[in-house]
Amino acid sequence: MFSRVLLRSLEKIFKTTGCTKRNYSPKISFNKVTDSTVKSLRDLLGEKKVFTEEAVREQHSHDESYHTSAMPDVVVFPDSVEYVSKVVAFCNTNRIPVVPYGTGTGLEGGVNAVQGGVSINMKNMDKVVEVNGLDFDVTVQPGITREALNSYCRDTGMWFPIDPGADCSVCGMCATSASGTNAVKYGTMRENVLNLEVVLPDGRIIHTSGKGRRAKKTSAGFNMTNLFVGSEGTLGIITQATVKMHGIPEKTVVAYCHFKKIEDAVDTVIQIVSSGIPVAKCEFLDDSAIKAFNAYSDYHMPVAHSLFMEVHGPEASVHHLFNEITTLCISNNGYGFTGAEQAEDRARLWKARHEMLYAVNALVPGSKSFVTDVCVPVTKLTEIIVKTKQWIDKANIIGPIVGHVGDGNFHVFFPIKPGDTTALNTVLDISKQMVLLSLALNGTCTGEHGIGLGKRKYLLQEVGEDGVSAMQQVKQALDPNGIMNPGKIFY
Ligand SMILES: Cc1cc2c(cc1C)N(C[C@H](O)[C@H](O)[C@H](O)COP(=O)(O)OP(=O)(O)OC[C@H]1O[C@@H](n3cnc4c(N)ncnc43)[C@H](O)[C@@H]1O)c1[nH]c(=O)[nH]c(=O)c1N2
Ligand SMILES: CCCCCCC(=O)C(=O)O
Ligand SMILES: [Mn+2]
Repeated sequence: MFSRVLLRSLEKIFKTTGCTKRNYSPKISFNKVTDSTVKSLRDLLGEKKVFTEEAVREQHSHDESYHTSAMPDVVVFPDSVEYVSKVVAFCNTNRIPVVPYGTGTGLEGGVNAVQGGVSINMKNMDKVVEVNGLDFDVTVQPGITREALNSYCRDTGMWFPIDPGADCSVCGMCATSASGTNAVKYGTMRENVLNLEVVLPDGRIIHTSGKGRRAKKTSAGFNMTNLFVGSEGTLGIITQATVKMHGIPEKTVVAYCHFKKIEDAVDTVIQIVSSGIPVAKCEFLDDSAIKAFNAYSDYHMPVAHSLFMEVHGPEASVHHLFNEITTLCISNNGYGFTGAEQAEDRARLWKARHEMLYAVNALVPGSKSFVTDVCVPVTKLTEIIVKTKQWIDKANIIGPIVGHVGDGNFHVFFPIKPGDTTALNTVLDISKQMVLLSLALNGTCTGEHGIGLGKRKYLLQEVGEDGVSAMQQVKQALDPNGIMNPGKIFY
């Protein structure tokens, strides 16, 4: 049923655009990178910022996902926006693909240079440009990582809470609209970016909210900032970001609790969120995830579906929230409710949560995990998680379920041995079922990892034919030569 609707929509698009079935974007042909291209880049940037060595290209050919690597022809390391602008303008004139590279921790093949070209690594632009403590905002260069930003700001009493686990670049996070564990209270990158400096494909440098502006709200024209948040390097290169900061909470308490029935655990989340309890983190780990977690991180939790939660705020309110959460967990048959206030205990728990990937991979030595990412309205969460668990059990494969359930967002980690195509096909099938169910429940095919390469096939179904063609018109207007990260988001 779904696939027939999808096919009909695709056929319509092919008819109106004259594109092929495999590629519903007009086919763009790029020029090859030659010795003379490399020489020109060296003339622009200097000898030491341009690399063609295989080891460097290989490192820039993939992210942390399962997608097949694809090497750029050359990798450059600019150290100023002017250099970025010169390189991009040069590539535009010469019809050469440009692939922005942050720290390569993405999970949908965003940095893989599927058409070759120039990979632009932002790591040499990693400074804090401005700190406005009283306004709770900072302006940073693209390559600074979120942990480096937090270390820099520690003494200001502010922190940047968006936490995807990996220590990725702040502008890579803008580009993927990253989120993670704290989004349920602090929002995702979409809610936390005030202004971006962007190098457009023709080399122009724009400030999406106007140069230097950092007002908390604006009604001045289109929201260009959020056009670039989540654009995955397909519209331009983000060379500076002004982001919101938050006060370091006076008090932080974590709690975890276990459930025999998966429905009880997820229903508790729905009740916590719908009763307006402002949890800062609300993570679900199913029994299989807890098994991996215990083995890898030396915890001894009951092997049961579990919630890990955190509350932030002034002392009195934190204790009040903690009591409310305890009551809800217990009323849904939760057991083993445990709280922790000490910074070391909290850090140990969240470190172990963030290491789930490695914990799951350790279950199947030599494996690499395929990770899914869907997000539904919170009230639909029980239905989709229960169904997902049934699909995993029926397929008789290992697939721990882990999620930022306070937002309705969850993942399955499937450890797969290289070359095990049977397992990969089973996993691809479950992943597809999850996406289709998520869409049917008015959710999305990706809550936080982006479209990249792996979710392109679902975009049409998610936003519709006119939605995709409007996105493509924006792309065409800003990047008429299609040089920016070709092959991502759209086919
Ligand atoms: C162990 C682990 C755990 C997680 C995650 C990864 C890993 C390895 N992630 C995914 C990842 O950390 C996230 O997508 C980051 O935002 C990627 O940032 P990088 O700097 O690594 O971008 P990376 O270099 O991987 O690039 C990602 C995309 O952004 C583009 N890009 C990068 N820098 C750009 C710039 N300056 N301008 C324009 N485009 C640019 C690239 O072209 C690419 O398309 C995640 N994510 C999440 O949201 N929630 C989570 O819970 C997790 N958890
Ligand atoms: C390479 C797989 C990394 C998995 C991280 C998934 C994730 O988003 C999480 O919350 O954990
Ligand atoms: Mn996640």
